Amino acid sequence: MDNLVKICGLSTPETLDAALSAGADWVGFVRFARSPRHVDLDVGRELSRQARGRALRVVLLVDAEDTDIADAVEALQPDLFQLHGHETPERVAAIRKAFGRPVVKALGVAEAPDLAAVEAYEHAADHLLLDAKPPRGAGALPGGNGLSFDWRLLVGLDPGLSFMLSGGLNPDNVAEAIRLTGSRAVDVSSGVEVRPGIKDPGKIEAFVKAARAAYADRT
Ligand SMILES: O=C(O)c1ccccc1NCC(=O)[C@H](O)[C@H](O)COP(=O)(O)O
Repeated sequence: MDNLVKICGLSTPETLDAALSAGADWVGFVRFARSPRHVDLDVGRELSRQARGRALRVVLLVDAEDTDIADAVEALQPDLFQLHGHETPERVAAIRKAFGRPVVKALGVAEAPDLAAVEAYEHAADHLLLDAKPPRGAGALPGGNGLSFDWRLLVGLDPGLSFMLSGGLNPDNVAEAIRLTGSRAVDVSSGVEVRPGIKDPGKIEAFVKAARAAYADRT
């Protein structure tokens, strides 16, 4: 992953088009029924077709059974999986092997000890997504909460696999996040929305531009 921008939680052709036109490298489709960004298999199939060849397609799953993964693969033909549940390293490795796609494992970060989990996934996942921990309590979503964590925790981090920075990023703070952490990949969902699940094409474009400018400044 190098100078990569991912727009996550896309659920309409119009906002997917905004992400693709802005030059997003990866686009994410959420398969989690409680999410305002959830796409059913028919909608996911169409969106995935629209993105094919223009960006890599990532399907987000949460502690999914093999049958659900197989359904998502058949309909969306994803290029990668992003796993947002309590998947162990063994489960991540098993999904990668069984479905023949690279896996991004999301890890929640609130304080330094949370980064100890990074090592456990070194040989199981292909990439990590370092995200804010979800809020506690019934009904909280495992991701897409628009919360950030203390980016200083990542300064000097050198995991054995590439990582993507996520959690509470938006067009106004992504440049500072890239500058501070040195991250080579960023991911956003809530920060380019007007309300949960409703993406804003203008914010998507502004986010991609701001991230690209920050990457360029660094080289
Ligand atoms: O977006 C959701 O609703 C969601 C539901 C279940 C699991 C993961 C989910 N989203 C993950 C993401 O979209 C992002 O990759 C990440 O959590 C950052 O989100 P945000 O802070 O909103 O930018």
